[in-house]
Amino acid sequence: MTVQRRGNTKGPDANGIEKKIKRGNALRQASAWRGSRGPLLLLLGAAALCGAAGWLYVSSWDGEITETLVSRGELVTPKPRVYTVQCSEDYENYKRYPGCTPQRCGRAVTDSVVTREEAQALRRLAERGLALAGSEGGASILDLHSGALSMGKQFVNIYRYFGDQISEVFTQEDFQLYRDVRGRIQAVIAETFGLDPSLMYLTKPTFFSRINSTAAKTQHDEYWHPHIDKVTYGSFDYTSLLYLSDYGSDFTGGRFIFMDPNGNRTVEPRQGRVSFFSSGSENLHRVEKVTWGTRYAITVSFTCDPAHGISDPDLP
Ligand SMILES: O=C(O)CCC(=O)C(=O)O
Ligand SMILES: [Fe+2]
Repeated sequence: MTVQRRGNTKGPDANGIEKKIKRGNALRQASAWRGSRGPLLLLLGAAALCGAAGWLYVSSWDGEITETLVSRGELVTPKPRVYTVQCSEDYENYKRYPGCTPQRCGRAVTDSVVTREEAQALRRLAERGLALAGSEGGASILDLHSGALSMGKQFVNIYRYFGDQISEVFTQEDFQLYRDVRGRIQAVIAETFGLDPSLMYLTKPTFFSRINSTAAKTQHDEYWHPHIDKVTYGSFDYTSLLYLSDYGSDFTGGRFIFMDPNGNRTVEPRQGRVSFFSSGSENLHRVEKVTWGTRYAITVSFTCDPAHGISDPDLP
């Protein structure tokens, strides 16, 4: 995973402001016995207000949140909300697949592809699967394709580790729902970016994630680093995220952040919300640290290269 840490540009320091306020108080006391202090007080008040407003403005540039693309409370329906960005040159280093390779790049969010009930059923599936084990740190994954499940500081293969018992945890209906949802996400990505959906292939890793505020124990728990999916995962051309819980009520922190050169743009998770984007460096991103509660999501990824395609998961 590429880690690109951002410098923190601090606004004028609080000590400076405190000193100004103290100086203001001293001046006010000194003028108390001289009378006619009204205009001076007004001037000082206005200066303090301007200082505070300036500090707030500058501190909003410090690499933290600058714009919310979609908040938890709004409902993006029936059409996805689309933000176009210029494609990076990343795709030029790979074979081109007409009808699939990104020519239009960007990001989009929709709340009308997966219902909240479907997202709730998928969340239950994730809860059942992850209850079998889970990471000691704050981030656990369950990959139904490879069978990878976080356990302590490492991973096990659920299909090997739990054998036939796995059919007591997941049903055929669970896998059917997963396939349906995957198909609908593929269709909306194709429609939004003008692709032929039959030329897009599911690729790995495609996984459920469960994140809480427990301190990281290994690098696998460090989900918050800025990264580019195409660099991190190689085969990705389009990434989608299906959120299974709500920002603000199921968890705090945990917003998705696009890190653009001119500021950050966030998507607030909402149960059933699908966010998708082209996977190159035009969409550098990170997940804010979860500060309370539990955040569930699924990362569903697509490639244009049939050699990197995988089939839908199924019970063994
Ligand atoms: O869960 C999310 O919102 C983003 C996860 C992510 O960036 C990834 O899986 O590559
Ligand atoms: Fe990512």
